[in-house]
Amino acid sequence: MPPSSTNTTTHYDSYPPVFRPKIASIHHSPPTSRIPYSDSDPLPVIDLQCLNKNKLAEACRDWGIFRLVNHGVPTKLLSQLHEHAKDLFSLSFETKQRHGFGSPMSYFWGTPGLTPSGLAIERGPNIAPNINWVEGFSVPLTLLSNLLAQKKLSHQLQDHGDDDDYPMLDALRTELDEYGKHQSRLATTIFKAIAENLELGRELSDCYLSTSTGNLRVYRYPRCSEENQASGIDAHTDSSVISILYHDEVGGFEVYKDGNWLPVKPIPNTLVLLLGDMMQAMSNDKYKSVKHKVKINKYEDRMSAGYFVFPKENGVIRSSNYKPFCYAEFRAQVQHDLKTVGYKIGLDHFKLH
Ligand SMILES: O=C(O)CCC(=O)C(=O)O
Ligand SMILES: [Fe+2]
Repeated sequence: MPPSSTNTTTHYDSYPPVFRPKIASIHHSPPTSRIPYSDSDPLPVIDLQCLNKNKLAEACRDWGIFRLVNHGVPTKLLSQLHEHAKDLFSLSFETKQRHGFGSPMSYFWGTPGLTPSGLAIERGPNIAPNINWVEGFSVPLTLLSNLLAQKKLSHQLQDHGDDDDYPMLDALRTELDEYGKHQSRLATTIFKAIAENLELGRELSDCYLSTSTGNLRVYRYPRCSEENQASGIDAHTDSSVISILYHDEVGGFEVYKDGNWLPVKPIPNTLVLLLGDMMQAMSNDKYKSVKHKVKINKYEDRMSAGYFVFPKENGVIRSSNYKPFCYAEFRAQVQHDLKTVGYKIGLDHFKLH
């Protein structure tokens, strides 16, 4: 539903100023504003209740992306998370920026390129600014769990600590923690099956996926009247081992497959799993780190959540196509590239031939 005219101003107050439309260009949603997707779902489907390892190997080799069904994340948790995140995004931009949602959650906008502490990576003086039409918050899951444990303890000790300015934050934090635990379970289960398919062995598997690195990002892509002149998130591959995405019903996510951009239709109660650069390296290019992007919508804000999990910081990844490297080096290189050339070069830096 489009916001009413009084709400419109309030709603747009929640956007970073660059994203606020001029009143003349505000578009109200016509009945058929949704992207027309074909009925059939092109993505391979992996059923977590009866995990077929051959099908999984095929999906990893041919696609690097698949849809997860029967994943066991409660529908109610997904809808609560969605609603509370939406409430948080609807606070004024100034509030979001000032408050930052309180440690360990950090607010960002205009770029998905962040430092480990959740700040936007600054570009060098010769790099043209490239604003992505997105805002979000980033949540390191281990820090969040520790914070909730501490809060519980101080509550038991009758020390209520600092009261949060926003009561909805408490509910959201608990949901994010629960959602994060489900994501960690899903990534561990899928990774175990992949590691068996790749015959990685116990020691390498332990080093190649470290759930303590798990990070959540919740995104809002504000509607934009010039939908073809801005990008939600530009084409990229993820640096992770595994990424797991939750998509709302608006649509706009696309994946690069056999020379074409393929729109991925949002299907309720399913999740989308992507393989990242670290998986490509540890599988010695057998599996793909898949390129993807997000388009924005003229009439509706889009929301999504991504879970990203990495290898142990200093665990060495060895394969015959790449020189040995650890994730900490890879991340530093990506940050350096964003600053100096303006985009991520990624695995090519580490490729041997
Ligand atoms: O919002 C989405 O669906 C995708 C986000 C994404 O690609 C990313 O965070 O790396
Ligand atoms: Fe991504």
